[in-house]
Parts: sequence; structure tokens; C-alpha cells
Amino acid sequence: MGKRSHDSAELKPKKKSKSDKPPKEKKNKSDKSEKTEKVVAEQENGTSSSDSSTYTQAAGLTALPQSQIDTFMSENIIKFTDPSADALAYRPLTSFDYLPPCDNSNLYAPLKSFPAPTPIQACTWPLLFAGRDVIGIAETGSGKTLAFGLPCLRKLTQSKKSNKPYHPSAVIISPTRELAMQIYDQLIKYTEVTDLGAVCIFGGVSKDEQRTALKTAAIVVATPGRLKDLQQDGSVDLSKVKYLVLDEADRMLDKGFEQDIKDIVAPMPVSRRQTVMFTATWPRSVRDLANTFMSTPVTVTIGGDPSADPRANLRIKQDVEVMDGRDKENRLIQLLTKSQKGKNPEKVLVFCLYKKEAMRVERLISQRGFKVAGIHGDLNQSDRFRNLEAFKSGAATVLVATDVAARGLDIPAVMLVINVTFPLTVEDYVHRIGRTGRAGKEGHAITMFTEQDKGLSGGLVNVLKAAKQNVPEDLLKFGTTVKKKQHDAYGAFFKDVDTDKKATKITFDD
Ligand SMILES: Nc1ncnc2c1ncn2[C@@H]1O[C@H](COP(=O)(O)OP(=O)(O)OP(=O)(O)O)[C@@H](O)[C@H]1O
Repeated sequence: MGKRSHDSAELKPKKKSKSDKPPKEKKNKSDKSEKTEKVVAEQENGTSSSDSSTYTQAAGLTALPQSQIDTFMSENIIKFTDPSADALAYRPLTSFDYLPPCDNSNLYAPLKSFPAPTPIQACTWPLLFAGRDVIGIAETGSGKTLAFGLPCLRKLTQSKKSNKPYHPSAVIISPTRELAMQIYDQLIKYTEVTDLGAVCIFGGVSKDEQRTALKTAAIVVATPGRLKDLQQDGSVDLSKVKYLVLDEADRMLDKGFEQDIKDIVAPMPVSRRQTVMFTATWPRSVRDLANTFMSTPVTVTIGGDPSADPRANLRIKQDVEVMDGRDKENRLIQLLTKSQKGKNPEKVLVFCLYKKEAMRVERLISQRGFKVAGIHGDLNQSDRFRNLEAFKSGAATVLVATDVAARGLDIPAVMLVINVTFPLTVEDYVHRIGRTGRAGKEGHAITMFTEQDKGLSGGLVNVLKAAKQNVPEDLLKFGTTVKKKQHDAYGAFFKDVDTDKKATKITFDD
């Protein structure tokens, strides 16, 4: 587990008095069609979903010559798509000096470790401060967590009312426990200086401490399964939520999670909440669904049109090696021998597709004497956190993972990503390799590709071409057609299953 443990671990359970009791389970009577009509009506009216959002552009930012703004926009290939055609009025916040005033002057203090806002922060902050719904699309490792996190914290600090017990004001949903914990760890630096309570909720650990922490938390960072359980058993009431984030939004809206998200969001009136979605990949398949959760959203894209194929971070050198599956293990050991030699072995992340495959590959690597740890869905939560921590600290320099670690994880100084087995989708490929080359650094990814993966060759070729990478002849032989349909298991494969629960859900295995 990270240096900071989540609130629930720090709070001791108290004897419940009547007023301490969590809210009783409420039947959600909201009729779906009514809800959809409401969203449409609000979209037509263009009403703002926010109550405590105010934003006045700093005088210094207004004074900048338009040419300077235009250069920033074109250099970073920034695009705003706004049905209300209002977004361009908000100049990108190119320096922390232009942040709007905040009732709690401490809020911005932790930002001083950074030189300037990243492009996705610069462009989405003004819109989010102003209360707009936003879809933010930017490459892996580009600072999206603070892009949605800072406006959330400001909105809650500006609001005069304190939380009713068990009624959080903000919910941030992410697909995996490690990612939820990482978001929480980033945000807690800011909640600590502003006295906002936060809690991280995920499956695989006891619910009691989480229930206790929910009493005072203004911000809930959660994975969907456990949050839904706690909501359904009446441990938390989400009807006062005014800031909702879906991180890794395409994954959250995919069919593996779609129903959980709908159930969680049902009691949060769209008229009173600001809805924010962030991702590095934005397939067409989820866009219409995303709109049903949002009110006149502005889409902000950094690095090019989101209608194109998923885009890899341009600082990552991508090598694809087409080979026979039987040669993979030797090639893996060869690559590790090279990267692990000397006093300072490189941090290498090795991706497999199946849990059993990951265990086998981890055993192989360990037998060859490398310092390796593993992370996959069959490990219990404390082993997952411990192994991730071992990799972060350098106690293990190789981490073997399934796609549970593909998205969002921000592990410093991963030099090389090796894909032993290609993932189920090209989006997952982009996320996997995005564990290297983060926060402006260079990275390298080596992918073993076999005939079995040929259905994805077209999509991969497009990703390589878009990033101006070498496309091997052997890969082109498999064809360049991009199949429209995603793999059926996209989502289900990746879903974190709450190991505390009896197996009523499908547990995906190889
Ligand atoms: N303004 C900034 N300047 C420099 N570094 C920053 C800035 N904002 C955030 N970072 C750092 O950049 C790293 C990557 O940020 P983050 O994890 O939010 O990326 P991300 O865009 O969410 O990536 P992914 O798509 O993989 O989830 C983090 O270590 C974060 O602390």
C-alpha cells in the first residue's frame, strides 16, 4: 500500500448513536425515460448543472496577446467541441498565476512542485471552474487526475454548506482499486490543506471501516462494485453529489461497468451535478452513452481529433516483433537480461493477458534470478498493494501484470513495457504502453505479436503510423483492416471483482 493509507484505515469504528446511523436504503423510483427526457430538456435549455461554481478570468490572462493563446492551442493540437459554442471564450490557463481566487488560499499550495499546468489542465480548468460538464481526452501520463481533481476541490471549498453525514458532495469513480488509491493519494495532498474529508472505497477489504469513513467524507473515490454495494445497503446516500467524475471514462461506460454506473448515478440529479469524464482513449462505441449522463458537455481534446484511432503518447518508442508464440519466453528473458544488468536495473513492466499466464511468466522470471513481483485479479488486495509498492520502491524491478494495471497507474520511471501477449483491444495497448513515458519523459515499449493476434493488426498499424513509428513488414502481412466491433469481453475481462462477495457475478478467467 502507498505511504498514505486511506481514511478508513485511520478511523476507529465508533458505537452508533441514532444520529450516527447511515441513511436507510432508499428504493430508487426514478423512471429511466423520465431521466432521459430531463437530460434532453436541460441540454436544450443549456442550463448549468452547478451551484457553487464561479469563474472570472484573471486580468493577466485576459491581457495576453491572442497570438500567444493561438500558439499554445496549435502547438498542443487543442480542440474544443461545444454544442453551446461558448467554450472558446475561456482562455487556457497557461500559468498557475492565472488560477481564480479560492476561499481557502491553501488549496493551490501543493501545485508549487510543478512548473506550469499541463495542456489538459490549462484547457479544462476554466470550463470546470465555471461549472460546465467536460469530456477531457489527452494522452496517458498528462496530468488528468489534477485536471478533474483541482476544480472538484475548489468547488467544495467554495461551497458554504458542510456535508450532511453520509452524504458526500463529490464522487470519483475509477475502474481498479490501485487506480482509485492512486487518485486518492494525489488528492489527499490537497484535502489535507483544505480540511475536506476524503475516503477511498474499493472491494477486497472489510466494509466496516469504509462505512465509518463515509460519515464525514465530502469526496468519495471509489471502484464501482463496492460503491454500489454500500449505496444499496444504505451506508451512503449519493443524492447530494454535485461533482461526479468518471475517470478512464471509456472503460467505465463499457458494458462491463455500464449497469453499475447507471445504478450509482441514478439518485444524483443531473440538474444539480457537474459531470466530468476523462480518458486517453475515446472509442465511438461509448460516446452516445456518455452524452446521456451529461448536460451540454464540452469535449476538450489534446493532441488531435478524437474520432481518429486511439493515439499513443508520442514520446514512447514502440517496437513490434512478429514471432511464433513458442519463442516468446526466450525473447522475454533476453530482453530482461539486457535491461536488468548492472547496478541500476531498469524498471520493466511485463503485460500478460490471462491471470494464469501472468503467474507462469512471473515464475519463469523469478527462476532466472530477476527481482520480480506480480499483480493480477487473483491476488488478494494486500498482496496487490504490496507488490505494486515493491515495484514502485525498486525492491522488485520487474512487475508482471494483467490489464488490471494497464490503465492510469502512475509508477515513476518505468523505462520499458513488454507486451508478452497482445491485449484484447488497441485501446488497451495504448493504455498499457502509457505506463512508460509519463509526465514529459521518454519511454520504450516492445510488443510480441503472433498470428493469433492478427485481428488487431489493422488497429495496431494505425496507432504506430499515427505516432510515426516503424511498422514491420510482417505485421502488414496480417492485414490493415480495422474491425468495428470491440472484443465481447472488453470490460468484463478487466473488471475488478469484489472478492469479499459470494460469486454471484461472472468471474472472468482464462
Ligand atoms: N502540471 C504538472 N506538471 C508536471 N507534472 C504534473 C503536473 N500535473 C500532474 N503531474 C504529474 O504527472 C504524472 C501523471 O499524471 P496523471 O497520473 O494524472 O496522468 P493521467 O493523464 O491521468 O494518465 P493516465 O491516462 O495514464 O491515467 C503524475 O505523477 C502527476 O503528479
